Amino acid sequence: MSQNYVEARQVSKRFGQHQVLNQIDLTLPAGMIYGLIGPSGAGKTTLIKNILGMEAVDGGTVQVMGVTMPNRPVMAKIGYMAQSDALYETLTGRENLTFFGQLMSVPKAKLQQMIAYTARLVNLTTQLDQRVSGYSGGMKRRLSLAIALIQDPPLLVLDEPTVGIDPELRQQIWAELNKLKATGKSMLVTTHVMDEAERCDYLMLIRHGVALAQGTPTELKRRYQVETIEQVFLKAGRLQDANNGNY
Ligand SMILES: Nc1ncnc2c1ncn2[C@@H]1O[C@H](COP(=O)(O)OP(=O)(O)OP(=O)(O)O)[C@@H](O)[C@H]1O
Repeated sequence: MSQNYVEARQVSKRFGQHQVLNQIDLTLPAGMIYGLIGPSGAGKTTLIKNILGMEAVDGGTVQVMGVTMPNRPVMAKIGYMAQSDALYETLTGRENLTFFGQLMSVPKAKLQQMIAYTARLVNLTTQLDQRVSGYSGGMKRRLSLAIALIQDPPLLVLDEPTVGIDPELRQQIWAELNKLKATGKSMLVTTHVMDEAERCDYLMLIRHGVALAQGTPTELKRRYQVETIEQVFLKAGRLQDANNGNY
């Protein structure tokens, strides 16, 4: 597919007097892990919601797979993992996966296969028949990730996917995200964790609703002449403050 999965142009959003996003450009081609990094309140979730069509933009345009959002058929091609888990607590993990799989019209035979695959991926196979109300926070996060993957979507939008997940499983999940990428899928991932930022193919550093810098992790470190993405962020943030007169 030559078409980009996501093309956001000059996206702006305000809530009342608060300008939450300011002329953001984002292009996500096939086969890429795109990281959105920035502090709490920077506007990452709002940008994701604008891309998914869950919130209307005030300025600019968003297209997903060449279609202006919101669009139901395109929504079905996106695996979305929100920041807060939306799970049925009284159902088991398997019942949740079955429910969301059916909602996404996954064929019956494939659904069993996808439940087994996604549960294995997030290391929940042995707890799959327990009620979600008894799951820990990390287990709920992992089940949400499995649900995002249940319809085998070409595009995944993952808002803080590894919060509450221990380092070993986090490594496994990143390894799997890379495998999914190798099959041509793309991922838009938000994170606060700087070592996760280093694992992305391309990054947008976002602060006060402005894209501070965009590029591959290597390009960004070279451009700012620093060793880590965290240092890129600090340096770019200081430049933003200086330009805004906030010394
Ligand atoms: N529906 C809303 N109404 C009013 N203000 C909102 C709304 N949604 C978000 N905001 C504000 O917009 C700003 C950006 O929020 P957003 O959730 O996009 O940030 P974020 O970068 O995702 O932060 P975090 O990492 O904590 O999730 C915040 O100041 C938030 O309070």
